[in-house]
Amino acid sequence: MTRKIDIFDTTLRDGEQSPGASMNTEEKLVIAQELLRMHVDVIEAGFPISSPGDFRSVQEIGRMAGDDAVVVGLTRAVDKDIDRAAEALKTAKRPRIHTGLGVSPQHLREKLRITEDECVERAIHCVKYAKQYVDDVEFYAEDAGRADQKFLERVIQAVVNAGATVVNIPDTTGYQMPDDFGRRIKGLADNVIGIENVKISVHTHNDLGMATALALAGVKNGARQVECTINGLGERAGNTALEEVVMAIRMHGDELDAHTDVVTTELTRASHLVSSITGMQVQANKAIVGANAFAHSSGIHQDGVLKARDTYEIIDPADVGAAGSEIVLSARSGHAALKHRLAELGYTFSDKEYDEIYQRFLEVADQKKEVYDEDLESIVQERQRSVTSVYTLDAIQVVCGDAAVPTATVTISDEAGEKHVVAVTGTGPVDAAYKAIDQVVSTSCDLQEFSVKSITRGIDAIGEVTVRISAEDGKVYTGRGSDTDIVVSSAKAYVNAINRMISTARSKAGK
Ligand SMILES: CC(=O)SCCNC(=O)CCNC(=O)[C@H](O)C(C)(C)COP(=O)(O)OP(=O)(O)OC[C@H]1O[C@@H](n2cnc3c(N)ncnc32)[C@H](O)[C@@H]1OP(=O)(O)O
Ligand SMILES: CC(C)C(=O)C(=O)O
Repeated sequence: MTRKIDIFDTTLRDGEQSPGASMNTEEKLVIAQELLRMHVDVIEAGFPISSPGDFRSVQEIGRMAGDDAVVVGLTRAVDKDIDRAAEALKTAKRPRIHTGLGVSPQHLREKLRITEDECVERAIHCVKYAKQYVDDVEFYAEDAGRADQKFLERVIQAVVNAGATVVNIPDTTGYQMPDDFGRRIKGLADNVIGIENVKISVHTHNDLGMATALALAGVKNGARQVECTINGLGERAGNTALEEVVMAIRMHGDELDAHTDVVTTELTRASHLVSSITGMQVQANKAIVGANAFAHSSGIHQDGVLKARDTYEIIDPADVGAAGSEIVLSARSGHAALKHRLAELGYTFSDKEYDEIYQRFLEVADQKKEVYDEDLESIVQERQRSVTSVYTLDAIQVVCGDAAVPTATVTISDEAGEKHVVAVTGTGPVDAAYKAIDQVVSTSCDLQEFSVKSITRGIDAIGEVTVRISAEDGKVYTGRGSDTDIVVSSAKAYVNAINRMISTARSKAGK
């Protein structure tokens, strides 16, 4: 059996230190619930002395976690901070006080303005002081990554002797190289007497983009706890991303002699939750949880993945709770991907027809970043017959606002060239527009989905609306419209979907 590595989540403490990511107690509780569902071992819930809100967060998460996780309050090596953390954790079933101070020359000289001897004295004092309140005391040696190794070993020996249960070795400034950091951890494991009875923890930052590599180097060299955050949130460039470290340990567990108890199928959900609560977007190419983590858009990769997923994917998307591998059609796609997508849409063709469709597809793809299903549908329909729009939206005018009854006036031409002008009220401008269009068209459908996204930047962005409607036979049709005015985009998308529905019905009926 490999070593169990405790996952110490600090999204609610260090993660929240990301500029712009602050959370209130209620939001922290929602995230804490997800962390419990994910079976993290330790939740750092906040810094109780920093504000009444953070005090309450630590208190309530401590209550909520029960026996399911250790709950931690952070402090400086200052008595009043420790008193406040102890107070916040009074009702927690598994409380831990996390206390400590800087140990690098920069922190001693510039920030704390104390000598090495004073630092050791304060380290011993803060651990002993916290031990009056709780058995489980974690000591952090802030900026250990830039500390003198001999001095670091002296401090850690002192706090182990003073009763610390966990010793946290942070690379606070993300300065280290993984091999050096690994040697640092090994040095402590080899030289500090009694450290085998204490857990070594690593807490690494991403200033050089190496936070996860540093954490894993720590694990390889004896650390039994990793401090990390969902989506890698944290001070400056962030902390080790929980999802990365958990999946790397899962993938290389034998080599690292390590495993975690994290329920990996919760990783994507946790990422989305944290992103939506903090407003911090996850970059599309973020490992494990980014929107592109399992997306393939170039022909050679698509062909490989379609033959066997593991040609280009080392993780099964289902293992991290992601929707699945995605084939994104673009001008770099080849025949295999196009054929696959058309088959998924229910189309099969002869090789010659595929070749012709592929040439048309490339023309369209060169004009667009991504070729969507509805573009494919339109390419195919173009071939099958000349698609004439049954209805054309000539104009739309709306009246709306909080002092007006939302009203839309639409002008629509039918295929005979007759113009229809209809004005209808609704609950909002889009509802009114759709009701007006419904009055003109000679068919009925249900609106299933409506979404709008900005496809360019700035206040003059083009808004692209996608709608999905279902016909009476249950078949679903997609329509798309774009304009700088999203009411106009909405009406265009709806008319586009209706035209597709009618055209398909006619072609089925052989008209
Ligand atoms: C690496 C990390 O992520 S550490 C965690 C960072 N988190 C936070 O800072 C939490 C939010 N902070 C706060 O709410 C406030 O800064 C408080 C309540 C902690 C302190 O507030 P203030 O008393 O107003 O102090 P202020 O923030 O101005 O300065 C920090 C003081 O703590 C000292 N200090 C910093 N770290 C430590 C430490 N670990 N142990 C002891 N003293 C420390 C500094 O030297 C400075 O002391 P000085 O005023 O004597 O120079
Ligand atoms: C408080 C400590 C653990 C910290 O956040 C750091 O050193 O980065």
